Amino acid sequence: MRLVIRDDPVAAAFYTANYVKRRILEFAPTAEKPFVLGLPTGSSPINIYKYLVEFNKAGELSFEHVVTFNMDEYVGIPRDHPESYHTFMYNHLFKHIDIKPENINILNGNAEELDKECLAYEDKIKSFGGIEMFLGGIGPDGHIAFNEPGSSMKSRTRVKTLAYETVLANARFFGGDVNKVPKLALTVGVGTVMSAREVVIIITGAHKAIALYKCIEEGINHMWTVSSIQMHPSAMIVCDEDSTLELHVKTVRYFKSIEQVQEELIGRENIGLKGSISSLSKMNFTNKYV
Ligand SMILES: N[C@@H]1[C@@H](O)[C@H](O)[C@@H](COP(=O)(O)O)O[C@@H]1O
Repeated sequence: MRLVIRDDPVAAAFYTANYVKRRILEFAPTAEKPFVLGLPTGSSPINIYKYLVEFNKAGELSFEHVVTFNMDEYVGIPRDHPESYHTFMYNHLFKHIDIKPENINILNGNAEELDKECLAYEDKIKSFGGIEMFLGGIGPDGHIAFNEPGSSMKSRTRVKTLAYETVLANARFFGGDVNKVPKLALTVGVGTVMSAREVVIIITGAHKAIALYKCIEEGINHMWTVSSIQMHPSAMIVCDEDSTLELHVKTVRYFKSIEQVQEELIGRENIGLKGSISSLSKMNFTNKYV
């Protein structure tokens, strides 16, 4: 597993977006062989999506042959509810890029038979030959998608009851009223995420420092479902300095030194450190992240 540490959440998002772009370009997707990308919601990926939109608009990255599968969706709120994950994805990504509507997959939280909906989702993922890259975020309790503490590490797409902490955390999106937050969701399982050929997780902010520590310095534990990443053969966590607050200094130095060695060996461009100058200038960055 790689741990990439950047100064702040924006720099972490910039790195991640460039990494996703590079992987799609290298894959050279076609209609017959699309790039299958798993996607998250939440505040963490918003800047990643902003950069992906920029790359698309600048003609540097096309989504024409990208098929997406979103991680999760609330049960029982209308699809066009301002806080549904459908709405989130359209507003932050899909409506700005050249993705084909038929290539977008999001669980239907209003399906008549929720269990069937979940099974069909897994089948559809399989029909595309699995997910090439699953991009994810985590909750402060280390949950991935809506796989709350105690979820099976082998879980697949299913209906989940949300933990009270998650309901509380998400109340900010529902006018601060916990009663308005849905208590059920459909979510891909930990096993679904970990079956992807590559997993990339973004973790930022001091409020996620314990989760990051539990994830990489302690053992695999179903109470911190993101820790399952330790068993993945091709995984990367991109984080910011604040989220490393609970890590040993030794751990932070270790992962930074790995990146330094890699940089010396194969060059900055090849490890995704160099991004497009147009994105930098537009978003008002200094060149310290280039
Ligand atoms: N189901 C989503 C997760 O997929 C997301 O990772 C988490 C954290 O969101 P944020 O990035 O806003 O902290 O929120 C929800 O629980």
